Amino acid sequence: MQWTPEHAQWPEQHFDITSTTRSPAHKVEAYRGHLQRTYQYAWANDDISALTASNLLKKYAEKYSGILEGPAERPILSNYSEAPSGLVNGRKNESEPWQPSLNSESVYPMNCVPDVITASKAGVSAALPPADVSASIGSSPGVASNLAEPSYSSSTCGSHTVPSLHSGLPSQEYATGYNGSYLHTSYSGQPAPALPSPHPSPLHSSGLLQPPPPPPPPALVPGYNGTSNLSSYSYTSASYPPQTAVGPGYSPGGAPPPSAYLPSGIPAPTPLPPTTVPSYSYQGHGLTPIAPSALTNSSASSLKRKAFYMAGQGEMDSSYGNYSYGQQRSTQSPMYRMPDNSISNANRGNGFDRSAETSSLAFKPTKQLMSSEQQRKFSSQSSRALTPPSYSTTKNSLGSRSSDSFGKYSSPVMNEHGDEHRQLLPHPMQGPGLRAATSSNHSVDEQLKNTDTHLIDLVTNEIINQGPPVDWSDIAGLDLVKAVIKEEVLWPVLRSDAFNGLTALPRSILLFGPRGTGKTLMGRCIASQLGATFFKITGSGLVTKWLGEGEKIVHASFLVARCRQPSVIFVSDIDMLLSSQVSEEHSPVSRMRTEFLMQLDTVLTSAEDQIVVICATSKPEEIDESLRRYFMKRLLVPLPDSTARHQIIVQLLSQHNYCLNDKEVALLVQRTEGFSGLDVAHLCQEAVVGPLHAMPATDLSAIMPSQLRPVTYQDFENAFCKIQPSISQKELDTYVEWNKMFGCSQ
Ligand SMILES: Nc1ncnc2c1ncn2[C@@H]1O[C@H](COP(=O)(O)OP(=O)(O)OP(=O)(O)O)[C@@H](O)[C@H]1O
Repeated sequence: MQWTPEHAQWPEQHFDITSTTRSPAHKVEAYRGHLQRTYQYAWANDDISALTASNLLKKYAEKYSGILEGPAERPILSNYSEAPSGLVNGRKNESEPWQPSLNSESVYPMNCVPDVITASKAGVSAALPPADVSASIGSSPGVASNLAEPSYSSSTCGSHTVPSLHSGLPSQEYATGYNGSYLHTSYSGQPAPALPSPHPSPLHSSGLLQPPPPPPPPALVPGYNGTSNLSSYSYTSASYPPQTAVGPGYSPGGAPPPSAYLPSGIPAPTPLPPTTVPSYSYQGHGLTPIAPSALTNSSASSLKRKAFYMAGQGEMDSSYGNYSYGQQRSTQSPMYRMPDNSISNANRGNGFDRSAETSSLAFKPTKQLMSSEQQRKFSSQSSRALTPPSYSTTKNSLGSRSSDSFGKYSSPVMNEHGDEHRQLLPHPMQGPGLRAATSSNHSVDEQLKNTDTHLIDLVTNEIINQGPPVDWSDIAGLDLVKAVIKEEVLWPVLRSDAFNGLTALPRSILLFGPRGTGKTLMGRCIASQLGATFFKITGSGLVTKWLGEGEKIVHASFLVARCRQPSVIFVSDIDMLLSSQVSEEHSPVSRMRTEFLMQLDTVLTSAEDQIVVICATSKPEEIDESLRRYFMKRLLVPLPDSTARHQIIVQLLSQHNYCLNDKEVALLVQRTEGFSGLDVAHLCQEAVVGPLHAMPATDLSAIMPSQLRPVTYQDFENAFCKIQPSISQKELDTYVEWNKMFGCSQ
């Protein structure tokens, strides 16, 4: 339909021109002048006169009485797209009850409807993606087609108001010649005399009405400048309930609704903010409908953040956020578990809850049991010649890699007899706790193939630590630590069936204590008991020897560990990585730390991985306090007590020819008070070479061991002159204090 000068009369006839009120939008003089010049009705109030409304109602009531009086249903807006009947719904008065559904039989036969629907579909399809049929809500392609102006194609009109508000399609009209910085996308940048109200009545939508009263000029919303951002906001309408309550003529800036089809005097419905912002992909279940507001980039992202936290992620420990992992955190993260109320009492660390004395209580029976058991074992073995575990690293056969060497990384879980290391183990991991390799093995293999072979070689040769298995009896003393580890680390892994329901199986342990007290020995023993591959990473090595590629080495180590499950990854001097003094964000150490924590988090949250991470430190106080909670068990490995020192001395001397009576041995035990296990070992080492001092240097290479005199107490006396305890009382006090605050054993 062409716009003719007669149309200029139309507003005067139909609008309540006696009104003196003007919408705020009309206060923009320039724009008003433009409208006045163009359409001559911009001064009119938004309301139509009561007479006009009454006439309109009467007219269409008569004409479409079949709809108004029949058992017509009000279509649910979300069903708008389901059937053409939805488009031909009659508009009823607010006070009239809506019928539950539209019955096609009762509809007054309207021959024009198919045409209108066809036109509607054409209009919609031209402007909207076919899939997003719901976006047709509120659009009025039919009207548009009827009111086609030279400057407005029907499709443009049909897509004009709605897509920007409902479907998220950018308002293409704004692309040219429109400065939409202050207008909501639901408004055209052009005067809209021929445009439908943003929410025309269904009759409008169906095209059954004559050209509707022109809506007011675009509401100018001072200060509103989020137009473009809104259109780029990627909401998914499916995440929200269909918009059913957008007030007619909703104006985001608060402009009065153009109650185009309400008689004057009937208050226009209060405009409600739209319940949807189109194409936002966030899962907004239960979220309050978001009214379109000025969305700058920052506000858009803050909205996303808000949704993120509302979805529960916000409960995440704030310190966690310091590490941008770039991966989704699950609720299994230690960040959630370590606040300890989700952990069984037995697992509870008193680092967070002083009531954890119960945890130590829980171990007492076992402790006593284990103590006597270990004592018996150790005593029975002390009579035989015991070689201290050899810690020399055996080069792995995978040291030289060929193109097919990846195959050798097949999980021991799958290939128990193919791994030499496992054949040496006294208790190869078996039973229900040992799950079959899963599909994740394939992805690990894939990752392995994509990893630098040099790194794999390095891990194989320098990180994987193979040696003779270590038994519990090889470790003197430390009964409480052993008991805790057995009960809370080994048993859950070996017999996971018995621990079902315990979500927080401790697979990350921090062993802290003086140097040389057997922390590494403990790690090796755990690996032996699990029949696991033992990886030993030294924190000091990472930050010195491998500083440049430490991050990659950490990554590769965990990767290989996943491939060679079950695995025990032992990281000594962990304080070097987790120190609170590592502040530079992009320093190599910081990157290593991030990588390590990321890998650790993955291990802790994986239900499939058979990996235990054991970290050790002699400076626990240097670990960043926000990272302590990564360790589900923080166990003090103390200096050996007298019993343990006795065991160590006897065990070491048993490999040599010595002549010491019980009294002298007891004296040695007494004099080594304050010695670490390593100090004791050094003392014994120094003493056993005493007989060599009496030999002429020329004979040293030729003399047979049996020709040497036995080691005497005097040799120890001489050794005491050289070997002193390496730990000061002050340091010991520090461990005790730290253990009281954060340790899991007393
Ligand atoms: N409890 C112990 N039983 C038997 N030997 C021990 C014990 N503690 C220490 N040793 C001896 O000390 C040596 C060093 O032990 P280990 O490397 O496990 O100590 P560590 O606590 O890991 O030291 P660091 O903190 O320096 O890494 C062992 O090889 C062993 O000979």
